[in-house]
Amino acid sequence: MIIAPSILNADNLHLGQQIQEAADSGIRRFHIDVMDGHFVPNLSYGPQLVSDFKKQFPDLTAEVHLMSNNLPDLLPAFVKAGSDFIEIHYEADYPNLIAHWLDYLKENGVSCGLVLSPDTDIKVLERYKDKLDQVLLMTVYPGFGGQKFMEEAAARIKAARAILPDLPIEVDGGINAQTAEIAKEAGADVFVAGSYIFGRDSVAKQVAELTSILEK
Ligand SMILES: O=C(CO)[C@H](O)[C@H](O)COP(=O)(O)O
Ligand SMILES: [Fe+2]
Repeated sequence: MIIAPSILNADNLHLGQQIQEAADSGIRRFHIDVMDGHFVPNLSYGPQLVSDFKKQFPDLTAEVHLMSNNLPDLLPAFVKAGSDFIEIHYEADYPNLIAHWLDYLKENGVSCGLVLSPDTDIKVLERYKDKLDQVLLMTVYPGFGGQKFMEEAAARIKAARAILPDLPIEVDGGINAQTAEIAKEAGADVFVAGSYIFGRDSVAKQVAELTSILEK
């Protein structure tokens, strides 16, 4: 079980301190939500944040969740910035180019993931299963932190697990102590949590709480 906190809801002016606090509590992977103001109606980080992250925390994993259609420009930039994982949306490009971009990431030594938004048919995973290091199932509509976990997510996780018995399945959106347990039971093993980790008083306390639930 892996917890990958999303820094989207962290305090931007104290980001390094908050990442350090989570790392001191055992976190090794951070989820960086890249939003382009077009594929989703919100704007967030660019490649500079990833290179700053890797410079300050070379031993921690930078996982980029790329919410953009502009793969030709942004993928090389995020590869160059030192991303360890890059996850692209199935919905973000013409389907016949997805395989090409997954291969491009592999050739450049970056682990790759395919992201499925809530309305996308889980069966599309059949086509890409041999190319993927991980799958990311959105449990909210992409664009904003702090949304509610969608009830139908459990059935989608089970369907993905049936197609991908051995691949890490990550869930993203509305993960908290209760919903993490639902997602885990359904077959998820990587958990993105944003507002639950960074939106409350103590990062250490939130990490400890989620860790103990997932270790049960
Ligand atoms: O991809 C995302 C939104 O598009 C975020 O990773 C996600 O929403 C995390 O935030 P929270 O845990 O607060 O829901
Ligand atoms: Fe995300």
